Amino acid sequence: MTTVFKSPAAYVQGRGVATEIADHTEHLGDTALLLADEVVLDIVEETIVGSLQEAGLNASSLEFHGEASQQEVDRVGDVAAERGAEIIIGAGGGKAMDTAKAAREATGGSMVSMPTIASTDAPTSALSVMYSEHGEFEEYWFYEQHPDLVLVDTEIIAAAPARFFRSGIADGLATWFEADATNQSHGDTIGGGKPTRAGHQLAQLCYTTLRQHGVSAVDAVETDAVTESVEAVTEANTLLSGLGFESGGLAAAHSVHNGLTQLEATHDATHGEKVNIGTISQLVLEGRDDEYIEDYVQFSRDIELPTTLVDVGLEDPTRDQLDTVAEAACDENETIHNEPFDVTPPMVRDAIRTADSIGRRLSR
Ligand SMILES: NC(=O)c1ccc[n+]([C@@H]2O[C@H](COP(=O)([O-])OP(=O)(O)OC[C@H]3O[C@@H](n4cnc5c(N)ncnc54)[C@H](O)[C@@H]3O)[C@@H](O)[C@H]2O)c1
Ligand SMILES: [Zn+2]
Repeated sequence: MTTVFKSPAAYVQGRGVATEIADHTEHLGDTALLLADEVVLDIVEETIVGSLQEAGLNASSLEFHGEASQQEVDRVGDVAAERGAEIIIGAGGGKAMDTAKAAREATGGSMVSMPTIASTDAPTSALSVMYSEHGEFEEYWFYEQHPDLVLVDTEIIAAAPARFFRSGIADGLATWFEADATNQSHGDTIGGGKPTRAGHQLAQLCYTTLRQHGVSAVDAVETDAVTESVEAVTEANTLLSGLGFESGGLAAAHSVHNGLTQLEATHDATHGEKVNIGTISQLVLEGRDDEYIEDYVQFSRDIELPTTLVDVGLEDPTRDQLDTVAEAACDENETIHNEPFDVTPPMVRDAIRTADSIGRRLSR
């Protein structure tokens, strides 16, 4: 049995570290391309391009169009090649970083993840989640290389809308349940092997960190404050969750998320918000006891994460719609088959319906 643990080469986090980018990228190349959407360029362009130019690098930026799609990857790859970029910096949310990773795969060179929201665990992984131009999940693209650097400025993270921070907590909480299911089933991890003890333990540390610091960290971010709890949760959402899912394994929660993306009504909910419905569904699917599930749902409510289908845009889903979600969640390539028992679409549909019902009862 081969176990595999993989990670980015460097992780740097702290208040104001964006200004130090050149110190951490000097060895990676001389020409850098910053990829970020309009909102994020407004926040980081001056600091990042300015700091790199000051350090003698040739740096420029390119506006990201918002979707991690084949078309966008081709466009960014072409521009990176034209400009001779040796370093591609993806800044913003998961989609910008996933696109930057895919473009680097095409052009070679180095890749830097610079999350400006702690909304997902995308910054650390060696994969991209790919979508159609219309935002439906299509497939995972896997790479040999990880990001060379993950740079997280907690001042920027805390100043961003708290909704993203909450969403990242949901993505991080799921990591533990999914890594533990994969560990029990001796399933394959995303990294391509069996789970290491490191992957499993980091996933657990992610969960305990979020349960211990999540509520006050959200309180802090609501007022744009950086506290030790914000540092702890940012690290959990980004590094611990990233290493935990990639080297610990994914299971039902993310498959339910992927299934939910099939319904357009869910597209306004964030990745993490849909994942939270996936986590509660996974707990139901696994037959956890009432007290355990209710404790999780209550914690979700404490930090204002979705616990019902209405919360992720599904007002009154039909049985057919939920069957579509469940069928997609049970696709043969889905990680739901890392659960330590056989999973079928009717089981998943009924777990989602029950998760919703529990959420509705506890919100009365
Ligand atoms: N590759 C992986 O390992 C992995 C892991 C988890 C999630 N994902 C993917 O990541 C994507 C979800 O990422 P997301 O939730 O970050 O959404 P996203 O990438 O769509 O970004 C959300 C929005 O946040 C805005 N934004 C970014 N920084 C901001 C700031 N500081 N202030 C204000 N607004 C800011 C952006 O303009 C963008 O509109 C999904 O495609 C998901 O599948 C990938
Ligand atoms: Zn995720």
